[in-house]
Amino acid sequence: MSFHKAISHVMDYLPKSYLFIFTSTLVGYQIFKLTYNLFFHPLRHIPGPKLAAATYLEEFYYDVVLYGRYTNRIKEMHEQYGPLVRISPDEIHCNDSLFIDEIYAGGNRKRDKPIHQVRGSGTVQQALFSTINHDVHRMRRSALSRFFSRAQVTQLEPKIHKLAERLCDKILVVGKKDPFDVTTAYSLLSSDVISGYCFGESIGLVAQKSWEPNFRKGLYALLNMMYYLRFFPLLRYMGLVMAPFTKVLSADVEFLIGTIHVDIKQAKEDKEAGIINEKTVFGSLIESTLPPNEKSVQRLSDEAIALFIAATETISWALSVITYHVLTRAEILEKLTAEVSQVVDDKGELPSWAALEKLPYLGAVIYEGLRLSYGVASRTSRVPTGEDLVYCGDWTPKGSKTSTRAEYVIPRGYAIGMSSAITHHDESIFPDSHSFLPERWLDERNQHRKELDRSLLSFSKGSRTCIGVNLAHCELYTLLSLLTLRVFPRMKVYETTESDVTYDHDIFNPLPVKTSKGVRAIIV
Ligand code: HEM
Repeated sequence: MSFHKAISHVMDYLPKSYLFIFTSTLVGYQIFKLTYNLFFHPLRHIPGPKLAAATYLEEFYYDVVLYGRYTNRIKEMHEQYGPLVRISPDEIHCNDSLFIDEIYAGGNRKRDKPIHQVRGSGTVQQALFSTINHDVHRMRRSALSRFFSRAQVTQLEPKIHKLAERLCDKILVVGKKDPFDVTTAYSLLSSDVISGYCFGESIGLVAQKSWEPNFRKGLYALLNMMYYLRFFPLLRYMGLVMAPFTKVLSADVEFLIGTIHVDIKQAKEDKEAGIINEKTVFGSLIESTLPPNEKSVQRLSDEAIALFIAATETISWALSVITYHVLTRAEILEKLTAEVSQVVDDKGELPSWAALEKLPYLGAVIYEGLRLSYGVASRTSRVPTGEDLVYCGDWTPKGSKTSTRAEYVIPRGYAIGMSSAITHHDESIFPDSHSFLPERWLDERNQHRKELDRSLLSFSKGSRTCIGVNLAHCELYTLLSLLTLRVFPRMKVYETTESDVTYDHDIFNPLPVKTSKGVRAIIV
């Protein structure tokens, strides 16, 4: 054989053998991983479907292919396998509310967030909400939390009240011309409140003539990427691949992110020019003792975008669910009106938020709205890093009459979580759970039933519980009272049915059926 022939023979042969070696290594590795996950993994004793224990394929199929439907599948798994199920190789899901305080613990009990979950937050990776490590989370949270204390929110109350009055005026005028989307209308208030507090001046969405522009499309454009980013985290860095996708979304996302970047840069420039905005969240964070890398424009922008996402759609969706039920059930509106009317003064002015919170029926309507709007509907998991958890509980398999004991040790370092869209339909705690029944929150003395609070996951629990719960309550109590007195008597739902407010699937936030056109109403 000539030298030339020998070389071309080797060249012909080499690539095939490389391909063979590469493919067989890959297949071998996958077989090794599957075997490990099923037979040697520290979570192998937790029940669940074998496919979910061995691979992420089941989660991928339900969340990416069917889009946001893994929560529904997890619910079925619990019926078959019990209160704890292994929903992916490294994650457990729980549907026993007696275990909430163990999973969502507070104090010194360390809880990381799982990386698989945090990858979904793509564009806001450095925000408090997306912080994986417990200690870094504590540092970021302590810098932010004082702004959202009850005392701070009480100082903000007059502004919230004024904006809520203006929004009612606007709904009464603009809503008379054409049917409108109530969630969009309510989101103008929550966007103005959070932007005003973060940067000193609200964006002025309530004051503009119509419902547009607003942040909702931008917000959903970001949320829509969540599952893709979870499974393909590199998409975050692949500008070219993402370009056609982001181009379609760019105007809406640009409005949200662009506005925030400008405001953060302004806050930093103000500091350099010696202007101190200590009364605003970001002015004050820039002045704080946080280390310099925590105050970069990128980190603070991530925080601001996350705050906008957290503080707008959650409140507007809760109020939309409430609005639908109040407008379609005359007896609820009647009771609510009677109770709120009693506390207005001679000039028709509302009392303070603190006084409104004492009204039992108003509170019951709000809590029922929070229950059926879920807050974050998808599971939000925690990773206990410093301790193993011990679970012990009873459950009754579907179709059986006898209960079974379930006992498991959950080794430290693995994710375990719950989903409000499942817990809020535990019939042993919330009977007839799919119905909107404010009375379930009241006892025989017409007082709030505190024991139900422990099963309400709308704001989550423990060290990573919602930081904005006071702000959310203040907005909900104030706006709902004003709507009841001023707007609801003239408002009718428009081509909206219960399916438009009923959970169907989720992208972090709960969503109704895909054909829904939203909760719409008109002023008559
Ligand atoms: C009805 C209104 C609201 C609901 C139902 C709600 C719900 C939640 C839930 C369930 C979480 C926990 C998420 C997780 O476990 O991963 C959370 C976290 C958070 N929420 Fe809210 N939220 C509301 C309003 C607000 C408001 C008004 C703000 C504004 C300050 C806010 C800011 C945050 C922040 C910063 C976090 C992250 C906290 C942390 O990781 O320490 N939320 N919220």
